[in-house]
Amino acid sequence: MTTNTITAVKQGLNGTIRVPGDKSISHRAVMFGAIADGVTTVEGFLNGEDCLSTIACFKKLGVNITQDEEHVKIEGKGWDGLVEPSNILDVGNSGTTTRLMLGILATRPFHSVMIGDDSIAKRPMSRVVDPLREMGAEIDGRANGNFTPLSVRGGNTKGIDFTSKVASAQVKSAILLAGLQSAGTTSVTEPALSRDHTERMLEAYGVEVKREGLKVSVKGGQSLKASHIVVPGDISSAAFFLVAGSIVPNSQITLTGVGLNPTRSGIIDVLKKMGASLTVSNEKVVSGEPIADLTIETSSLKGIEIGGDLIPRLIDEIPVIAVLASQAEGKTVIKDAEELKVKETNRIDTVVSELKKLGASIEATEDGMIIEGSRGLKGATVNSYGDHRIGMAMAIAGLITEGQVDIERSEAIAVSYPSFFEHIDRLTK
Ligand SMILES: O=C(O)C1=C[C@@H](OP(=O)(O)O)[C@@H](O)[C@H](O)C1
Ligand SMILES: C=C(OP(=O)(O)O)C(=O)O
Repeated sequence: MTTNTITAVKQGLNGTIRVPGDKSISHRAVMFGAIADGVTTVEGFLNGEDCLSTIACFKKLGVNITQDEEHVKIEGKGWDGLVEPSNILDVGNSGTTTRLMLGILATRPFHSVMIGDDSIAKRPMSRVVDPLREMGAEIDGRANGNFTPLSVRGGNTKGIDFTSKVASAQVKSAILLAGLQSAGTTSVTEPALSRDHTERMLEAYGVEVKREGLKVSVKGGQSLKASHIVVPGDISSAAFFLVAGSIVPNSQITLTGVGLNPTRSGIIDVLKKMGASLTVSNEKVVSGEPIADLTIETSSLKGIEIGGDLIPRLIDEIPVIAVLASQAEGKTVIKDAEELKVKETNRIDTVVSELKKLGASIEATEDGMIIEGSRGLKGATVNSYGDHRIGMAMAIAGLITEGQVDIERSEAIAVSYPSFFEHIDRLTK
C-alpha cells in the first residue's frame, strides 16, 4: 500500500500541462484496431493501468500489439483474427475493458474467461450480459452472470432493438459491437445521451452508424478498416486541475489539447455556472473529436444544482466536483447520480466519508449528495479504497487544507493518471 502526502500550496498552482490521453478513447482505439483489417497506429495513448489491461487481453486473443514512446501499433486481422485464448483474460480494475470486450467476444465462436480485481468483482455485468444473451451469446458467471469471473462462448448472434434503463456508454458500446457481427440490425436506445466515442470512432474505422436522437443503430456484417487515431487529453483527468486552479489561491493553469466532446464536457458547464474564470482557446478537431486548450484561474464560486441529463456528461468528475462545491458559497445539490454506486467504489459513500474526514459539510442522499460550501478544510488521513478518482479528489482537497492530507492506497491513481503527482509538483515549482 502506498501513502502520498499533500500539503497546502500557498503560492498557488501555475503553469501549463498536457494531461494524459483520454481513457475511453484509448481503450476503444486498441479494441477497434484489434478487430479491424490492417495496421492501426494510436498517438497519445493513455499508459494507465486500465488501458494496459485492454492491451494485455487483446494480446491473449492473438493480436500483435507493440508500443514505443510515441505510438501503439495494432496489427489487426479482422474479426476472425481473434483466437481462443489459452488462458484467463485479466481485466484488472477496468469496467470499460470488461463490458466492451464482452460485446466483442459475444460474436466470436470460441470460449473465453474473464476475471478482474476485487472492485470489478462487485460491479454489475447483467446490464450487458442480459442483452448479449438475448442476442444469442452463451455467457455465465457468478450470480447468474452478473459478476466476474465470467465465461463467454460466442457466435450465431442476431440483432436486437434494445432499450437500456441506464445512460451507459459501456452498455451501448457492448451491444453495438456485438451488433456489427450479428444478423440484421441492432439498435440501442438510452434514457439520456452517454458518451459517444464508440459511434464517432466506428465511423473513423469505416463503419456505418445511424443516429436518431437517443437511438443508435448498426447493420450486421460490417468489418472495420485500420485507422490512425490521435487521442485527445482526458477531460476527466483535466477536471482535477480545473478544480485545483479554481480553488487554490493565486493559481493560473493552462491545460493543452483537452477533449471537449459535448457528451463529456459537463464539468465545463458546472465551472461556468459556479462562476469560475475559465477560458477556452485553440479549438480544433482531431480524429473526429473536438479539443481545445483550457485556462483556469482562482475565482469565487457559488453553489448550484447538478442533475438530469447533465449527469452522464460529468459522471466520473463528481468526486472532484464535490471538492469544488466544498469551496463554493452556499449549497450544491447533486442528484440523479445513482450510477455512482456501481463505479470502482460506491462513490456516494466514499466521497462523503472521506470529505467528512477533512471537515467538509457533506451528506449522502439516495441519488447523490448535498454539500454546504465555504468551509475551511483540515488535514487528515484518508483512503482511496482503491478508487483512482477518490484518491485524486482527496489530493486536490489537500492543496487547500490546514494541515497535511495523507492519502492511503494512492497507487490506484495509476489506473487513469500515472503522472498525477508529477504534474502537481510541476505546477507548484
Ligand atoms: O464507455 C466508457 O469509456 C466509460 C463509460 C462510463 O461508464 P458507464 O458506461 O458505466 O456509464 C464511465 O463512467 C467510464 O469511466 C468510462
Ligand atoms: C468508472 C470508471 O472506469 P471503468 O468503468 O472503466 O472502470 C472511471 O474511470 O471512473
